[in-house]
Amino acid sequence: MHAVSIENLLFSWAGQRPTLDIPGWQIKQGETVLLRGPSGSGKSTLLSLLAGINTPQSGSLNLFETAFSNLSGRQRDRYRADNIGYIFQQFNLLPYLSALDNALLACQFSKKRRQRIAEQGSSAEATATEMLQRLGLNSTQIEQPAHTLSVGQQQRVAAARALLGAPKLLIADEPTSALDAEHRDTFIQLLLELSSQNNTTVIFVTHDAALSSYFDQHVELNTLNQAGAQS
Ligand SMILES: Nc1ncnc2c1ncn2[C@@H]1O[C@H](COP(=O)(O)OP(=O)(O)OP(=O)(O)O)[C@@H](O)[C@H]1O
Repeated sequence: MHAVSIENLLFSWAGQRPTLDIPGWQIKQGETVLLRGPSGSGKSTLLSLLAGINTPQSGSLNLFETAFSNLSGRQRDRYRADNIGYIFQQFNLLPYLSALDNALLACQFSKKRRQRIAEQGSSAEATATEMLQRLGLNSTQIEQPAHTLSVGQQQRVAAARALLGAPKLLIADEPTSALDAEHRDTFIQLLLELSSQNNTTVIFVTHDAALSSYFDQHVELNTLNQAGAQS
C-alpha cells in the first residue's frame, strides 16, 4: 500500500505563482523519507498539504488510499488527529503542562489512538511514560513543566506526543536543527526505531545531508517540484 500518493498536484499561496507543481510522488507504507531543499523551496508548504492544513488547488493527494485532499476540513482534522503525528520545528509544547501531559495531548483528541494503545493491553499514561523513559527522560523530568526542560528534552517530548497511539504517518519538520551532531544522531535513531515498531511511515525534513544514511528514500524537493525547477 502507498502511504502517500500524489498526482498532478498544484498549490499556490494567494496571489502568488505556484509554489508546488508535482507531477507524481509515491511513498510506500513503512518507508522513511528524508526531504531536503533550499530555504523557500516549499518544504513546509508540502508538509502543510500532507497534514491537511492546506489543500491543493488541483490534482490529488491520497494518504493510505484515502482521497485526503477531497475530504472536508472537519474530516481532514479527524483523519489527522487519528493518523498523523507532527513534530514542529519549535516543538509547540504547552509550557506549563508536564512532559507527560504534553505527550498525552495527541491521545486526548483521538479515540482511535487510545484504542490502539488499549489493544496492546496498556493505558495512554503507561505507554507515554515508557516512551519518554526510552527517549531518555527520567521520572523527575517526566513530571516537570515543559518550559523547565532543555531543548533536547523538549524535542523528545514532542516526539513522544507525535508517536503516541501509533499514527500511520509521522511528519517531522527540521526537529534537529537545535541539536549538536551527537544528540541529533541518537535522537534520529530512536525516532526511527520507535516508528518502525508500529510500521509508521516517516517524512523528515532537514537541510542536513549528513542524515541521509538513516532513511530509505532521499528526496530533493526541486527534483519533484516543477515550480521549483522554473525559478
Ligand atoms: N502562509 C503563507 N502565506 C503566503 N506565502 C507563504 C506562506 N508560507 C510560505 N509561503 C511562501 O511559499 C514559498 C515556500 O515557502 P516554504 O516555507 O514552504 O519553504 P521551505 O522550503 O519550507 O523554507 P525553509 O527551509 O526556509 O523553512 C515561499 O515563497 C514563501 O514565501
